[in-house]
Amino acid sequence: MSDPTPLKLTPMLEQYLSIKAEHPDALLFFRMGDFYELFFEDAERAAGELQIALTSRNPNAEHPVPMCGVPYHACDSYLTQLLKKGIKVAICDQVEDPREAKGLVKRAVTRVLTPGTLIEDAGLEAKEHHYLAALFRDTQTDWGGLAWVDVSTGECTGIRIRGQMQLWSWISKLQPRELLLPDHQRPPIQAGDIASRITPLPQRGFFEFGQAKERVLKSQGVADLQVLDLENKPQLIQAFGALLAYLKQTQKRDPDHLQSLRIIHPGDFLLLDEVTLRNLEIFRRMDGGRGPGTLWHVLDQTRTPMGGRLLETRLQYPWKELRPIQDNQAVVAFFLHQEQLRGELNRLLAKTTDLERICTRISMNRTSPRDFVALLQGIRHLPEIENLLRNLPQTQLPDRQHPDAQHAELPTLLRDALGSWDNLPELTDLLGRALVDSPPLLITDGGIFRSGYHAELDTLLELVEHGRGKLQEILQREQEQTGLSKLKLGYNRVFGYYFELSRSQSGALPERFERRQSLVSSERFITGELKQLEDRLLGASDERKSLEYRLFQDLREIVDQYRPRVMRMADAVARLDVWLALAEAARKWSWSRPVITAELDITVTAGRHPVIEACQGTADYIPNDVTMDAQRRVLIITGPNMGGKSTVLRQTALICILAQIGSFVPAAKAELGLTDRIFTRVGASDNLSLGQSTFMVEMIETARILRQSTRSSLVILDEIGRGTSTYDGLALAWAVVEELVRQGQGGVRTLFATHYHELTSLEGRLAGVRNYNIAVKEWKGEIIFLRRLVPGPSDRSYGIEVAKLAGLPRGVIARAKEILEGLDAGKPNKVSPREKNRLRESLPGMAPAPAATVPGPESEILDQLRKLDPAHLSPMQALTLLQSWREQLESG
Ligand SMILES: Nc1ncnc2c1ncn2[C@@H]1O[C@H](COP(=O)(O)OP(=O)(O)OP(=O)(O)O)[C@@H](O)[C@H]1O
Repeated sequence: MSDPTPLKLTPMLEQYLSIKAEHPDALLFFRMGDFYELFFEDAERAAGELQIALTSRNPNAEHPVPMCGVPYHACDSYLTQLLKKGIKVAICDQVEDPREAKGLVKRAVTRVLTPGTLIEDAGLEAKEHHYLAALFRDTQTDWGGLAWVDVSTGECTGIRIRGQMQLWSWISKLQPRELLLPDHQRPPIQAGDIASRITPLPQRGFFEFGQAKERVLKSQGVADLQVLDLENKPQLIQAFGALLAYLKQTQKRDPDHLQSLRIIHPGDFLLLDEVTLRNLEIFRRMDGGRGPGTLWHVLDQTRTPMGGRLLETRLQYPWKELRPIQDNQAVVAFFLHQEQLRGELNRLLAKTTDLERICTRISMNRTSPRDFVALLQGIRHLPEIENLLRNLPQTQLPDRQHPDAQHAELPTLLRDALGSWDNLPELTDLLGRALVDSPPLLITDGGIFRSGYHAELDTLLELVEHGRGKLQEILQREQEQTGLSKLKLGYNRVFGYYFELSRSQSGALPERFERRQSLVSSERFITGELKQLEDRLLGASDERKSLEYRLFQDLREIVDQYRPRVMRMADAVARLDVWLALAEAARKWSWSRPVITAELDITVTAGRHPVIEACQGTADYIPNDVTMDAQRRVLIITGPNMGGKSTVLRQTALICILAQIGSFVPAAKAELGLTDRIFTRVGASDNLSLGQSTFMVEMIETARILRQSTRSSLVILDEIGRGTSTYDGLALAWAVVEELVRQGQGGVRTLFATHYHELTSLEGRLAGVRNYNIAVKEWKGEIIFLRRLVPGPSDRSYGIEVAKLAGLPRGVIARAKEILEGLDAGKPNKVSPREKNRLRESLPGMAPAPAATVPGPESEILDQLRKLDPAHLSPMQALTLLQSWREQLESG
């Protein structure tokens, strides 16, 4: 068979293929006229992903080239769709004016869009950070550097951590949209679904120390690593250096909008690792969803995107020192008592736009005139906000009798914020003068600037916008001079402007009317004057467009110079928004101001779970007291299933977190010793996809807790040891409690919910261990949950009663009761009382069929009898079997 004729490429397709070869991992959007076109495999993939028509460039050819396209002015929504799916896109533009091109228009990739470098609002969640991260790990020393940047705001942060597990746990907490990794390093199994967001990059050109260091110093505008706290952190330099190189490669420009690199040390904050954030459902529910059911949903009363993102950061990194917590509490308390002021400020904040992201787009030259209008809208209210804060009428201040009387004057942080308040009057004035109220999206079509902003533009605008009037003037004059009132003015694309008159009258026109076209009943003419005006009008329109384009670029550069000032005000607005939001949450949910101490004790009076309370309603929520002190360091909490054990555990942890972001807390009163880390081991969370069994995950997490907790940590253990056999589980749980009591000079503060009632015997044996239970009442065979945490152990787990509530078939419930009674009554008699007890306690958590859980010869014999087929037994076999059963019964 002969080879098929090879595909003949046009010069344009050759150009396409050579550009595509440089971007094999991205879809190439190739600009042709008013469209971005895609070809070959890219076209097939894009058509499928975007659900657009797949056509071909040359349908009748032997080798049709698959093709699809999107209009360039509407490409943003398509790009966002692709990026959200994790697909990269290279934008290839025409880089010379097609009208001036000799032959094929020059084209080049002007930027590469990747999931981690998005800055357009359509692809971003307003109140979420959106990270591009880079990791470099030195396998010999086991030290790793992790750097991450939110390209949309310019925020960049880095951390140096030892240990593969710790590094990846941090990455899970960050949830970057894209992670840069040296191509010779493989992600470990715990990378989970982040593995699909990895962009491998060669060490050379990205991660090499020398170049990386140069890039870092240049981008941060310093000469020395010491200034950046980066000396002795080579891996972090390599990670950050790779990030900078990648940004330059994809954005085709230096990332000069980045802020100063902030290096964080894990010990500087109340550490909440990814497991704890997940278990406590801070940002996402256990099912992975956002929104209702999360602490974030209850807490977030912010009005601006910047405020929302700052609140997110606060929850990710609560403080660990008294000072910032107390200073922030003071402002929240101040606003809590200023109902009217809060309302007015919130009204203004709601009108404030996303100053950070707008500034980034302006700086990266990926902006539209509408961003400038939005910027103006964002800064326009600054003076009003300042006025409200500065001119508080004395009557609005809380009275001196009030517990928060110290707020009779502005709290320190608020005073500081006002001290550096900047209303940006010059920028407001400039933008106000420059832009029309609703400019177009594109910068190429004009219509952006107000008249009065630029003299030359005014002249052109006059011509363009008042040209119709001038035409009308000429027409009127000609009608008067010729006496032909039927003379009309028209326009078409071929002849431009013309006069028109019926054939019968056209003979009366003077000579200066030059005939251009004869129609059936009329004739069309032009005059020198009309032609001249037409030239000026059409020229003015083009000139106006290119002048506006130039003016826009100039304006962009001027506005960019204000960026540092705007960013400072974005930060001030964000902080104000968070204070107001926390005050709003405190008022809305009736929270109180906790007392934070440097001690270890925790005393919560009438504490509530903020999320469950919000879902169920305050009236239906039963508050509980929790005290942890030297005598009560480890609380063993037993009680019925569904009683509320997990709820008490979680609410205590949430109260500590809220307190350490400076918020009020859901309790009547709370005195809380600072916490350095909250560990949670909650329920059975399968990580099978990561190659770990339920029990393995449980033990890995428990091991981490035992190794890393300190006396200032708070440990939440919700039923550990349930993933294995009862006795192994109990033994492990017992040993874990012993270890927690031993650690941290007097024990680590621990709340341990369990169904292993044996653990309650630790009270009195181990110092600091105390029993609590969730009270329950039995009434006519039904169970009533009291939801009260009371001292002492509980008597049993009420698993069967709860199963009944859950709708387990009546037969199964009856059988379970029978088995339980059998166990209680000592039947079958092979089970020792000790084992019976254990078995009984473990029943709620065990799944095997009842018959299998009841040991003894009867059940075995019955089993054999059921399986037996008498038709296949000889009389002798039957007799032997009977004999053996009898012996079994006698010996059993
Ligand atoms: N204090 C409370 N006030 C009102 N409702 C509560 C309270 N505590 C718990 N609940 C309700 O009871 C449900 C079950 O609580 P929780 O999960 O804490 O029980 P549990 O004792 O941990 O159960 P299990 O042992 O089966 O895990 C909660 O989802 C909530 O709806």
